Amino acid sequence: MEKLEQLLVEDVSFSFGFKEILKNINFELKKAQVISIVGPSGGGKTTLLHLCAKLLTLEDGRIKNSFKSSSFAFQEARLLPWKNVLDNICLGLLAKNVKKSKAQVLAKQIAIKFGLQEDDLYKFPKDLSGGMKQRVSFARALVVKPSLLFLDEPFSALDIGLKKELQNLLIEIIEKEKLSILFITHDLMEAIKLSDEILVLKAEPVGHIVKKFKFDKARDKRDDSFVYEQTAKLLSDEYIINTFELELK
Ligand SMILES: Nc1ncnc2c1ncn2[C@@H]1O[C@H](COP(=O)(O)OP(=O)(O)OP(=O)(O)O)[C@@H](O)[C@H]1O
Repeated sequence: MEKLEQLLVEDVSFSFGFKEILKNINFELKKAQVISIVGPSGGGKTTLLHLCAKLLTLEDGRIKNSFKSSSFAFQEARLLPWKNVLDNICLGLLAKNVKKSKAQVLAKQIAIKFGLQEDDLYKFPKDLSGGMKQRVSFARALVVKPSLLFLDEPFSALDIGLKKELQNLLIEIIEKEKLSILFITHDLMEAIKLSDEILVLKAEPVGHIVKKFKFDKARDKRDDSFVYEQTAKLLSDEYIINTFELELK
C-alpha cells in the first residue's frame, strides 16, 4: 500500500523570546493540494512556513510531514553568486548523489521549460534580471521533483506577464506531478487562482487562523472572471475586512 503523504499541523504555537507570534495553528495539507497563507505583514506567515519546513524548531504542538521530499523557493531567489545558472540548478540533484553529467541534462531541460535561454545557463546571478533569477530559483526547487514545495511570496517581485506565466507553469506541474504546495502570498487573486484552501492569519493579539476558504473549482478552469468574482467576494467578507483592517467605503 502506498504511504499517505500529508502535512499535519496540530495546535502549533510559537514565540520569539517573550513575544508570542503564533497560537493554536491547525491545518492539513494533502497530496496534490495547495494551501496558501494570507494575512497582514508581521502576522507570522513566514514563521509558520519555516516551522513547517523545519527551518525553525517547533516548541509547542505537532507537525507531521510524511511527504517523500520537499524543497523551497523564496521571494529573493537566494542563488549562490559564485555558481552559474546551470550549477545553481544542479545543486539539489548533486546533494542527492545524481551524477554531474545527468544532473546537468536535467537542469538544462527544466531551465528551458522555465523560459531561460541556452546562453543564460552560463551566466552568473549578478548578470541576471530579477525575473530570470526567479525562474532559476523555481527551476532549482522543482528539478529534484519534490512532493511538497514551500513557497514564500515567490511571485511578488515579478511583472504581471511573468507572474502569470510562472503561475500557469506551476499549475501544470501540480496537476501532472501531484505536487503539493504550502505558500505565502499577500496577493488574494494569486491565492484564489492557485489554492484549494486559503488560511487567513490575523496578527492581533497573537497570530492565529481566523478563517479558512475552500475552492473546489478545478485549477485549470479558474479563468480571470472566476478569480475577480471570488476576490470581490473575499474582499467583502467580514473576517478579511477585519484581518487586513480594510475600510469599507
Ligand atoms: N528571528 C526573529 N527574532 C525575533 N523576532 C522575529 C524573528 N523573525 C521574525 N520575528 C518577528 O515575528 C513576527 C512575525 O514575523 P513573520 O516574518 O513571520 O511575519 P509575516 O507575516 O511573514 O510578515 P511579512 O508578510 O511582512 O513577511 C514579526 O513581529 C517579526 O518582527
